[in-house]
Parts: sequence; C-alpha cells; structure tokens
Amino acid sequence: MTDLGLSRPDLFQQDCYLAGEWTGAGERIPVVNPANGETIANVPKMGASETRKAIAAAEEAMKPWAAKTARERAGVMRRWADLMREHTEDLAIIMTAEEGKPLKESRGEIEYSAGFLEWFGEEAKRIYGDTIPGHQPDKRIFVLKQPVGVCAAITPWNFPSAMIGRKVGPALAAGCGMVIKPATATPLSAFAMCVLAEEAGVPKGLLSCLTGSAGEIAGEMTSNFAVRKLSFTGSTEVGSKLMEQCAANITKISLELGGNAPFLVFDDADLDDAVAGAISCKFRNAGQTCVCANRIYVQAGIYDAFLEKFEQAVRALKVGNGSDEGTDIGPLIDKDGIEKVKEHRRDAVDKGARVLVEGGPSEKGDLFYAPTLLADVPTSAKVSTEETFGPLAPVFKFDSEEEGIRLANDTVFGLAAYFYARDYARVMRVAEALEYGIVGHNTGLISTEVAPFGGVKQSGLGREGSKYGIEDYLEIKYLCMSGIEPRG
Ligand SMILES: NC(=O)C1=CN([C@@H]2O[C@H](COP(=O)(O)OP(=O)(O)OC[C@H]3O[C@@H](n4cnc5c(N)ncnc54)[C@H](OP(=O)(O)O)[C@@H]3O)[C@@H](O)[C@H]2O)C=CC1
Ligand SMILES: O=C(O)CCCC(=O)O
Repeated sequence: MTDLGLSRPDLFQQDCYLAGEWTGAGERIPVVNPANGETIANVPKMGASETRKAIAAAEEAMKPWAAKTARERAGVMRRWADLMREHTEDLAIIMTAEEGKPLKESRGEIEYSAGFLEWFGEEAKRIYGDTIPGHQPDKRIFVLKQPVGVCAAITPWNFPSAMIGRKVGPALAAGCGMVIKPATATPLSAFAMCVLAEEAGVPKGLLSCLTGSAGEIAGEMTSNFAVRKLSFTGSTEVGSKLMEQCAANITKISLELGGNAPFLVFDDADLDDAVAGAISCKFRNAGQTCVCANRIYVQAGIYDAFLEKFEQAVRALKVGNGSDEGTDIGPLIDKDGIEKVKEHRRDAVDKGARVLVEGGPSEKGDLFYAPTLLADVPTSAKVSTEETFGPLAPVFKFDSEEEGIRLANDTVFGLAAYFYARDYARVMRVAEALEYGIVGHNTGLISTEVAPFGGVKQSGLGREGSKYGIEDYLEIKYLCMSGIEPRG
C-alpha cells in the first residue's frame, strides 16, 4: 500500500462511513492510482442492506438536526469548511492519488468544495417563507419552507470532493440527512470529507458514505420511500435510468449530466484572452469535465491567427504525474477514457481534419494522452455531437454570427457554452441566443459556488450552487389560517 506522506494519516480511510461508524465489508474493491496503476486502497463492496441502514439513520438524525436553529447548523458547516481548508494539502494529495489531476487543481477543488459548505451554511439563515394576502376576509396565507426529507447523492470521479460539497451543502443547510455513493474510482476524498464532517460536529447518522455496487445502492436509494430526493452527477445514460427509477415513488431528482460545450471565438475577440480561455476551458482536469470546451468554433477572419497562438499554447502544456508540481495534464481516469479520445481523433482525421499538434499516447504511462490539436474539423465528425472527455481540441471554422450560433446550438446537450467577442450588441445577441444553462463571455472558467450551475435539454434538471441551489432540498407548505374575524 502506498504511503502518501499525509500529515493527518487518519484522513486516509478505507472503510465506509455508515450511520456514524467506520464500517468494513468482506468483499473489497481496489482503488487504483491512474498515474502508475498502483492499488492505493481497498474499499468495501456494500449493497442494498447497508444503504437501507444508512437511510434509516439519516431519517432519525435529521429530526434533531432540522430542529436546530439555522445559525447552529451554519456553525457546524462553517467548521467543516474551515477544517477542509486547514487540511487542503492532505486532501489534495489524496485526490491526486485517486483521480490523477494535477495537485494545483486538487488544491483548487478543495477550496471549491469547502466553498459550497460555507455558502450553503450561510444560506440556511435565509430560507425565507412568504405571507400572501388572504383570498377571503377571515383567511391568512403563509408559505413555509421545510426540509424535503432524506436525500441521496450519486457522484462522479472527475470532481471527487466538489460534487459532494455541492450536494451535501444544501441538504444539510436545509435540515436534511444525506446518503452518498461516490464513484468507485474515487471514494477516498469522500471518506476524508466524512472524517472532517464528524470532527466539525455533523451528528452521527446524518451523513453516510457508501461504496459498492452502484446498481444495488442506487436501487435502494430510489425504491426506499424515506428518500425524498436524489441528486446525481454523471453520464446522461445513467441519469436517464435513475429518472425512470425515481418515477415509482415520485422521488424528486436533480440531474447534472453530460455536456458538449461550444467555445466560439468571433472576429472582434481579444485573441490572447481567447487563447488563454480556450486552454483553461479545454484542458482543465485533462479535458475531463462536463463543462470543458468540446468544440472550438473560430470565425474566418481570426481563424489563422487564433490557430497559430493556440498551437503554441497547446505545445507548452506539460504532461506528467499530477503529484509532480508543474504538471498541467495528468492521466485520464481509465482505458475507456483513452479509447474515446483516440476514436474521436481518428474519426475527425479520417473525415478530413488537419493535425496541428499530435499529442496522443504518452511514454508517461498507459493512461496518459498528450494534448492534441485538430484544425479544419468537419461538422460530420463525432466530436461535433459526442462529449470527448479528454485532451483533444477540435477547431472548426465558421463565417457568420448566425452560423456560429446555429452550430453551437446544434446538439441535444445544453450545459455550458463560451464565447469571445467585444462588440456590445453582438455580446447581448449571442448570450441570449445560446441554448445553454451556463454561458461564459470572455472567460473559460465559470465554476463557483455563488452561481447557479446546471443545464438544459439532455444536460439535466435543476441548479446547484447559489440561492437557487437550496430550493431542491426544500418543500413548500402552504398554511391557510381561517376564522380570523375582521375587526369591527
Ligand atoms: N456530467 C458529468 O459531470 C460527468 C459526465 N460523465 C460522462 O459520462 C461518461 C462515463 O463516465 P462514468 O464514470 O462511467 O459515468 P457514470 O454515469 O457511469 O458514473 C457516475 C456515477 O454513477 C454511478 N453509476 C454507474 N452506473 C449506475 C447505475 N446503473 N445506477 C446508479 N448509479 C450508477 C457511478 O458508480 P460507479 O463509479 O460505481 O460505476 C458513479 O458514482 C464520461 O466519459 C463522461 O462523458 C462522467 C462523469 C461526470
Ligand atoms: O464536470 C463535472 O462533473 C461538473 C463539475 C464541473 C465544475 O463544477 O466546474
């Protein structure tokens, strides 16, 4: 087993956090460092019965938790966020070891994740209801906001901490308990968060974190009537299945699914800004985020100049083990990830794309793929319609503003879109015309806990972060008070 050299070795847990106890299981699943193939941990394979136990514990623990004042809940959540910040380095080391992303990105993700806990803790104090003028003289109408009930979360491997912070933050702030199933590839960051949650004062049972059979755990989450809300981030395919499963109990569901983000550069863009934005947007986490630029559309007048600068910037990216300082691009998560990038590259080139930077498989190891830049990509290429989720940058040329918008919107997905332009009227026209839940103008980075994150079309349902993000964890109760006789 690898010694990660943590200052707090107890943050490295290999058991599940079940109903307030660290619990093992007979059967175990290896967690592998994608940079070198080493097994770094073996986590329990749990299933339906453990999930049932966790749900029952959350149901019990949420009653006194919801009864606390918002300030008390906020205090615990603030302590949790502070502890995460205090232990950023250890948490980042754990994350890079299981996910592969460069340490600098892991550190950033810990701050991002803690930000959700802090933000939603504060938001607990602003769960305001309403009073509505009565419809009859003796009536008074009140709107109360109450916790939705036990919540469940299923999270992906690409943001092993932030996707949990983003879901557990609003759940706990609203007064709910939560059962989490992290991705099997990256459970260690989730367990480390639970260690700090307990230390911060999150009551035993309120939060559980289980690894194991996705089908069994999710099956219990969606069939157990005590669970009133499920939040999922991951592929559209699994999200759609979960939506079907939630139908039986009419369980609320939020879905944050695949994207196919367009990145448009118009003739009036600032070229250097656009290149810097495209690099951060395309290559963050080696291209493995649902908001990474998947298709880069550049207007004809600026096309050659953009490609020249973009090519230099792509060549400067450093591929390596994420734990080595200075690395820009770590390994991909698994072999399927590599195969998808290879297939998209091959397909685009077969259809006529020009290779400007031939990155490809790297001598660093089986799961490394050096950044690759393609130009003159035809719209018939698979990268136009499918999410690559890897360090392949396909550049397409377009002529008019109208054509750029049409190409950008020509997809079933609608999570994030980006564009670079300076003309004031164009900026408003394009921002309004893009059919996406998130639009970045002159920026390639849009993620923050203070803004509503989420997609339209097949990219999902609901919003996470900001004041909107807590609504999904609350129910509205309309209270009609009667018999209040009007004064004399
Ligand atoms: N929107 C986003 O942010 C993300 C999008 N994706 C997209 O999805 C593709 C595939 O990635 P992948 O990791 O396989 O995504 P998945 O959707 O398979 O995994 C996400 C989560 O869902 C769980 N899961 C898998 N199968 C089921 C099931 N039948 N019922 C309930 N939960 C399930 C996984 O568990 P387990 O790990 O145990 O399999 C994991 O916790 C990527 O290439 C990318 O295109 C992937 C990750 C995030
Ligand atoms: O890729 C994802 O799973 C969504 C998270 C990305 C972000 O918050 O920036």
